Amino acid sequence: TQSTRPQRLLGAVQKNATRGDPRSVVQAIDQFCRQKEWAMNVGDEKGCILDSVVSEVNPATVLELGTYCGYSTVRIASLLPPHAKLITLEFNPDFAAIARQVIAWAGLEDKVHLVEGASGDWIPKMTEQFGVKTFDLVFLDHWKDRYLPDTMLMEECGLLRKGSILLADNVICPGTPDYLEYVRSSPRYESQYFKSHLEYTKVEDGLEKSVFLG
Ligand SMILES: CCCNc1ncnc2c1ncn2[C@@H]1O[C@H](/C=C/CNC(=O)c2cc(-c3ccc(F)cc3)cc(O)c2O)[C@@H](O)[C@H]1O
Ligand SMILES: [Mg+2]
Repeated sequence: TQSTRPQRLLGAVQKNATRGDPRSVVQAIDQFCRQKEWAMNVGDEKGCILDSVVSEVNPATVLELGTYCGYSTVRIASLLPPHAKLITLEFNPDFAAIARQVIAWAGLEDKVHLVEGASGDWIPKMTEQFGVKTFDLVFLDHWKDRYLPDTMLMEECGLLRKGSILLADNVICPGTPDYLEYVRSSPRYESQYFKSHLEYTKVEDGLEKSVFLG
């Protein structure tokens, strides 16, 4: 039977990356996507912007929406201080299974809690299930038409505090127009656009960093 692209991506990690070395896992995926098959990871160019935001925020609690194969999960988790927690939501069981193995290869299982399920179901359960009061950083990279409803849901559930950072991928390509309009026009957010390129291409894309003002 045919393998899937995520399975082939995992194979490239297991073949080319060193167990326990997150940077080599990131490098192996980027090489696979540049040389073999494009995949919708945040990539190395936008990934550097992600790294700088994570390092600046130095978060104790992180939420990632849309794990996919775990590329950005590994980038973020590798930069977290000890005892910090990254919760990542992925509702496709096949993708979740691949991501678990990518995260394990990087040796980051202790910093990552991958929850198999939909953001709409799990965001309201964050406090009761994981004891998280608020998130210091949220990385949005799931279905683009879900960025806005899930942001509103996080607000309603009190998961954002004064200074919480939302970092959204793909605000240009494929684009998240309603989300962008909201965070740029709402008095409750201070937004900043980081111009970059769609992963592994020359097409324009970027990340939007939005600070929740409370
Ligand atoms: C119930 C749906 C909303 N809640 C959700 N809860 C949990 N996980 C969810 C999820 N939605 C989607 N997911 C998962 O996130 C991932 C989805 C990501 C969607 N991303 C994109 O479409 C995307 C697409 C592109 C892209 C850009 C240009 C192009 F020509 C083709 C593709 C680039 C990117 O960087 C992207 O992120 C999958 O793993 C999916 O199973
Ligand atoms: Mg993306």
